[in-house]
Amino acid sequence: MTITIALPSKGRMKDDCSAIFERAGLKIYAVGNDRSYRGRVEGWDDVEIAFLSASEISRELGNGSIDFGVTGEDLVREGLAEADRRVEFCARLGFGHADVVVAVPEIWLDVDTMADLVDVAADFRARHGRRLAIATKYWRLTQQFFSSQHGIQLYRIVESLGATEGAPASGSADIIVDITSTGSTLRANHLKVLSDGVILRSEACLVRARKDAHADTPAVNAIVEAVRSVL
Ligand SMILES: Nc1ncnc2c1ncn2[C@@H]1O[C@H](COP(=O)(O)OP(=O)(O)OP(=O)(O)O)[C@@H](O)[C@H]1O
Ligand SMILES: O=P(O)(O)OC[C@H]1O[C@H](OP(=O)(O)OP(=O)(O)O)[C@H](O)[C@@H]1O
Repeated sequence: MTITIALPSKGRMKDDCSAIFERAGLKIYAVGNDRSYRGRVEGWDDVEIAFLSASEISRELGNGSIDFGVTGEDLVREGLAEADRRVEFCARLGFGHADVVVAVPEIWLDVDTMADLVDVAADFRARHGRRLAIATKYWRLTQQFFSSQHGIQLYRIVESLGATEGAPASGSADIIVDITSTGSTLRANHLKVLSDGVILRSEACLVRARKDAHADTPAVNAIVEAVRSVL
């Protein structure tokens, strides 16, 4: 079978990703011209490369139209229900680090932990006449963390399409769930991460879509071993 590997075509993960593949002996060249979204790997005739955005890669892993993808764990776990059943995280690549966190306004002096937030959420309707509003683009991870792990049911998710950290100040939400890497965006918006509010420590991963045919395809294992050998 032909194995398709999707790699980031742009953005913060692109360059680190090509460097790792090159070190692993998987030298990629574009098919057609430099702006082409297809590539091949020198010496690996049964492998083709698709260049997609990090979020598209998580979607294509879910629908099985690619065999491998390099993308952030956060995007895979947010994009796919039951991610571990549908994909395998084969290697953590050591770049693209970002934590998905719960952050609240710094002026909430009495709120430092998820247990404190459980109390806030329980009282919120009585005090404010509405449910606690959480701005996020990570609604699946938020629901799992709040409802399943912490038993918080009384909240409302406000879907954010960007600038999530601004939501508490603008009044569109009370708290946020978003990614942070250096922490400077949270600080600039006077938000603090709860001490046990890290939902996921994400980084770029080599991810395999689970397919029965992979068991009979030696190149699948060879790709994983080649990448692991340079980490
Ligand atoms: N400071 C950061 N800001 C945003 N994403 C980061 C950061 N650091 C690491 N990442 C990771 O990078 C990935 C997102 O990369 P990028 O923004 O390039 O992709 P994308 O969402 O496909 O791009 P676009 O939003 O332009 O379509 C996520 O897995 C995220 O966790
Ligand atoms: O902790 P920090 O280092 O401040 O990084 C975190 C911020 O970076 C990202 O936004 P970015 O402006 O990169 O744009 P994006 O949301 O389009 O990825 C992310 O959404 C956070 O807002």
